[in-house]
Amino acid sequence: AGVCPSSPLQVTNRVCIKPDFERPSLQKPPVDVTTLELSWKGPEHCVNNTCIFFSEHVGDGIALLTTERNAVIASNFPTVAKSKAKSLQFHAAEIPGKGIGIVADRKIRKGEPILTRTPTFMVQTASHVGLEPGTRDVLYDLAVHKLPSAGQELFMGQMGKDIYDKIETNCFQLYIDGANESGSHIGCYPEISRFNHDCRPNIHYRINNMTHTTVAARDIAPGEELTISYIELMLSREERRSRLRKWGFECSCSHCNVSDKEAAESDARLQKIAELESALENFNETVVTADTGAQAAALYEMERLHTYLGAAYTRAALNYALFGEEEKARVLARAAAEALEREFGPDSADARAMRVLAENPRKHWTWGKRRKANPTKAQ
Ligand SMILES: C[S@@+](CC[C@H](N)C(=O)[O-])C[C@H]1O[C@@H](n2cnc3c(N)ncnc32)[C@H](O)[C@@H]1O
Repeated sequence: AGVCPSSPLQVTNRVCIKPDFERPSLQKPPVDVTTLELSWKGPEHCVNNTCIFFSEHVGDGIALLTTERNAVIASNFPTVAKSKAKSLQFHAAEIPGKGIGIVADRKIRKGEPILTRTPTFMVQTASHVGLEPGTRDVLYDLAVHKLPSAGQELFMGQMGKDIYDKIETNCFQLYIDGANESGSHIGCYPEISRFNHDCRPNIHYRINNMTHTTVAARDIAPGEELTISYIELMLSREERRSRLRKWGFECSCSHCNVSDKEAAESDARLQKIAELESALENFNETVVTADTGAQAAALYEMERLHTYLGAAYTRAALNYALFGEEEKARVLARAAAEALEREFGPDSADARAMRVLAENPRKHWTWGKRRKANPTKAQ
């Protein structure tokens, strides 16, 4: 039980698609459209309400297996241009213990965009999970053959023994219709599929509408591997290993390969972060001082959890504001805004909120609230 289909151990109907944890839905409500965009074709080969829709003019070509309503929404999303190999700052290479991965050709600076891609293949989650396997595999084969040859080659080049397995091993959960469950899909981005997992990743990813964007979370040296995380990272080494085994592999990232002593120290730091954050949330908690949020943020930095710094700096900035520490609130709010922009993009509402705080902490709704509640901790 609980073992993903990609695992050699057991086949279940549990979907194991990145990420394996809840992310806030970033999707805007669906655009008000009623017809398939002109360059798209379909519906074809319908089974119940699930049909194939496709277009040669989106990215390297795109094939969808979904309902007509979802296809209409997806076909009207903004798309990105085809791959421009020359502008890439990395190459694919064999990584010991991980198969193929992505390696930087030059120094990549924190915040630099890496890739922006539309999916080559997308299937409604309900169909992926619910269709009878024989029917599903026939539809998958027909859908992939709707792709132009470059798209087919990219898709079939992904790791996995058949199309179903490739989807399970490589693809991402995304929502194209707000929080509506019928809008849940699995999107495959064959170039992104080469990003291996690391428990201390250096790349952020986000999916807006159906566009997948990767951004450097920190400076990356030439020759360094570019990595994302497939799982929640506030977990002990044992818990992380156990989750990744459900993906069918033993994690060989450098953070999992540290000595037992170092792993115990890292686990203890995560535990300490959890304690500090729980105290920050509780207004009756008297151990909290103005610096508690910043202490937690420093532990995130020590842990090299660069992809989590946006939220950590936000908590630290808000806590300084709550204690009426103007300059520190400003500095942390600026750091939070920059980190959140890297994570969620320049239009991020969270980043905007931090810029407002940085502008004038004294006018922020949090100003001095905790100092008043707990005056002895205000100094
Ligand atoms: C999305 S693919 C990544 C690209 C893949 N390495 C390839 O050759 O195409 C995911 C698979 O890569 C391997 N992998 C990714 N991260 C790994 C890690 N940290 N340790 C070991 N294997 C890893 C596993 O086999 C996993 O199922």
